[in-house]
Amino acid sequence: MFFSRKPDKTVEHLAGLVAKYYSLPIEETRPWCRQDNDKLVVTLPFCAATQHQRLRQHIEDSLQAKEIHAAVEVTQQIPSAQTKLPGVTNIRNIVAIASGKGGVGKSTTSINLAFALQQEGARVGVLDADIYGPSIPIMLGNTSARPASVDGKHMQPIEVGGLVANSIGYLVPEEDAAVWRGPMASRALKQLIDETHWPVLDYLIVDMPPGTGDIQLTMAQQVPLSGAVIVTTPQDLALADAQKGIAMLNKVNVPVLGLIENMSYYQCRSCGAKEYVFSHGGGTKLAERYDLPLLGAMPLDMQIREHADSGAPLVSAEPDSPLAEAYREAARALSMTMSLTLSARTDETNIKGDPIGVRFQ
Ligand SMILES: Nc1ncnc2c1ncn2[C@@H]1O[C@H](COP(=O)(O)OP(=O)(O)OP(=O)(O)O)[C@@H](O)[C@H]1O
Repeated sequence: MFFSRKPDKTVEHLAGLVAKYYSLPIEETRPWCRQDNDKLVVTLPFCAATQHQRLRQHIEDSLQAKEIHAAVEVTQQIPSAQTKLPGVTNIRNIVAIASGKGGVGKSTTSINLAFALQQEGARVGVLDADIYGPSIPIMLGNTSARPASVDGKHMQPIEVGGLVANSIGYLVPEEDAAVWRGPMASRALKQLIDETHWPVLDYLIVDMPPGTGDIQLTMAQQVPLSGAVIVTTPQDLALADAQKGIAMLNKVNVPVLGLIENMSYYQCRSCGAKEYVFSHGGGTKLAERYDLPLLGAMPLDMQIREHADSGAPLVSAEPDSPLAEAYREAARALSMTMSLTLSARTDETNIKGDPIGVRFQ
C-alpha cells in the first residue's frame, strides 16, 4: 500500500536505508531525506550522479519488501564549505591539488579529477596555479587559446569539454613567468582567481605549484580554500615530501581532505598481474598516520600519460574505461569527504549567477 506508514516514519525509514547504503549514522542522512507530495526525495550533498540510479533502485526494492510503494527521486546539491576568507564570486568550493614534490602527476590528477567530478554531475572549473610550469593548457590541448574580455577588466575562462579553465599559460609566455619572484607569482594567482568571470561552480580545482616553499604557503593563505588534496607517489622520498605538504597546509589551517597515490602500481596488460614499481603501501601508511582518507590509487599507465600529453585527458577521452571509473571513484570520495567533514556555509551571497552564459553539459 502506498505510504502505509505515517509520512515522518516513512522518511525516517528512508534515512535509515540511505545510512545503511553509505555505512553512515542516520543523523548524517536524515537531513538528505524528505517527502514531497507522493514522492520520496533524497538530496545528496555530494556529487555521485552515476550512482543515483543504483541508489534509487536499492531504496525502491527495500521499500517494496516492506510493502511501501513510493516513487523515489535521488538528486544532489553541493554546499559551499565555510572558509575564513570571503568566498570568491560564483565559486562554492576551491580545492587545491598539491604535492610536496614535482613530477608526481599533480597536474594529470587535477585535470582527470576535474573531468571526473563533472561526470558525477558537478559544475567544475580548473585553475592552473603552477605559475612556473603551467601544464593545464597542454593537457586540455588548447595552448593557443586566449581568454577574451568583455569589460576590459575580467577574463572569460576557456571552455573545454564541459569544464571552464584559466591558466597563466594562456596569458604570458612560459619564459616570462619563469623569472617572476614569489610575491609576483602569488599576485598572479590571486588575479587569475579574482579577475576571471567564473560561472557558478561547485568546485574550482587549483593545480598548485609543486613543493612546500614560501610561494605555496602564501598562495594557500591568500585563497579561500575549502581544502586540499595531496598527490604523492609511493616511494619513501615522495612520501617524506608529502608529509611536508600536509604540515604546510596544517600550518595555515587548510583542511587536508585526503591523499591520492599516483603511479601506485603497474598492471600487466596480458596477465593482469600488478607490479609495485615504486614500492607498495606507502600511501595507505601515510593516510593511516595522519588519519586521512586515501581517496584513490591510480596506476602507472601508458594511456594516462598519452592522453594527458596529447591534450585529451583520459577521463574525458575514454569515459567508459576502468581507469576513468577509478578517477570517478576518487572524485566521489573527495566530494563525499568534503560534505561529511567540512561545515557548510549558511549563506551563499557570493553566488551571483552566470555572467557569461556558460552551458554546462
Ligand atoms: N598515472 C600515470 N601513469 C603514467 N604517466 C603519468 C601518470 N601520472 C602522470 N603521468 C605522466 O607523468 C608526467 C608528469 O605528470 P604531471 O605533469 O601531471 O606531474 P606534476 O606533478 O604536475 O609535475 P610538475 O611538478 O612539473 O608540476 C607527465 O608526462 C604525465 O603524463
